Amino acid sequence: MSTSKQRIGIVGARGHTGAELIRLVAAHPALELAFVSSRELDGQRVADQVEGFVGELRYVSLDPAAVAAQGADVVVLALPNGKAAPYVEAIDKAKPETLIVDLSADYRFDERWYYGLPELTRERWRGEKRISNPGCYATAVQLSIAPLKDLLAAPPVSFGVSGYSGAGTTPSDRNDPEKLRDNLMPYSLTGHMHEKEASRHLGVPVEFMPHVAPHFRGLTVTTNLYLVRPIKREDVIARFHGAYEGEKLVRVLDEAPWVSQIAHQHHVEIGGFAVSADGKRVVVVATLDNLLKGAATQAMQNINRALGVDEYTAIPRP
Ligand SMILES: NC(=O)C1=CN([C@@H]2O[C@H](COP(=O)(O)OP(=O)(O)OC[C@H]3O[C@@H](n4cnc5c(N)ncnc54)[C@H](OP(=O)(O)O)[C@@H]3O)[C@@H](O)[C@H]2O)C=CC1
Ligand SMILES: CC(=O)N[C@@H](CCC(=O)OP(=O)(O)O)C(=O)O
Repeated sequence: MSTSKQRIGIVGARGHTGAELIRLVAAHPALELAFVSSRELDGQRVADQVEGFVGELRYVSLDPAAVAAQGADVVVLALPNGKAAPYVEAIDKAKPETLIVDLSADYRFDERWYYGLPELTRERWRGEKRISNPGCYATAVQLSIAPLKDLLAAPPVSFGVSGYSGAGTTPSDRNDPEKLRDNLMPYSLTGHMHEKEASRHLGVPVEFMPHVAPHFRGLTVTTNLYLVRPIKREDVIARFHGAYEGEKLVRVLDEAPWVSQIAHQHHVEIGGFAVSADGKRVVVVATLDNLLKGAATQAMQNINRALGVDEYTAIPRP
């Protein structure tokens, strides 16, 4: 990497994940913000919208051709699902060597894109400049199952509860604080995108049941795993420690983690490890901040690796 800063643009910068990325980039020694795009906030100062941001940068409203014309070195797409393609096509034409990181689900099943869940897929990166960032629940589900994958007797079942920032800013029941008050809202109980995503990238079928809760950020996933042979609790814990040894953004705990402890944290916590009396059923609990390890922090890990700088540059450690 050259010593000059790389210019990065964020499309969908008004959103929850876009705002987190702005904060991470602002603290990054090798990146400078080239543009932040939002239709609704066009012309407004970023410092007035993103707490902690200092400077005169303003949002601009850029269509795909205008994004490509900026000639940024890195473009992050933080758009709702189904909106990325015109931006990718325009950049492919104008400056194909641009690093594109897409936060949506649009390329998670596309073989031409690297699926960037570093703790599980780091070795599979072959220099691709097209990186698909995993889903928030899918990250927690995969990290909870991977160390026991070879022992599964049946598809693991994951029960997920997310804060409502997971549902983005487009108004819906799932981000309506009134409808969520004193409530737990089940949705997409079979066939959720992250069920397909986790199954595809783990290489084993996974069943997933998501819910939204009244808190804003942070998710918890409780996974039930039936095993082909009995296992002792200490051996389960040893497998998780072995799998994530040296991982700076994974904390393996004895106790089941609480979602209230993970908001604004950049890592994932995995613990609980309850084992049934016959040793053939294990329950694992994982928590992460859906906007950070579930989105912006993971994107930053992927960007750092692609730029050739330390993977954890600008990411606060637990
Ligand atoms: N929230 C989360 O926990 C996670 C989200 N993701 C994924 O990241 C992406 C962004 O999520 P999130 O930040 O929550 O989303 P938000 O709904 O909060 O933000 C969406 C952004 O996209 C812009 N936008 C909306 N529609 C369009 C459009 N048709 N064309 C151009 N821009 C548009 C909006 O700005 P404006 O309207 O001003 O242009 C806004 O900046 C999504 O794909 C989501 O699935 C992934 C992991 C976790
Ligand atoms: C609470 C809530 O609605 N959460 C979102 C997941 C957020 C996420 O990771 O989204 P993508 O896979 O779309 O990128 C959902 O279930 O669709």
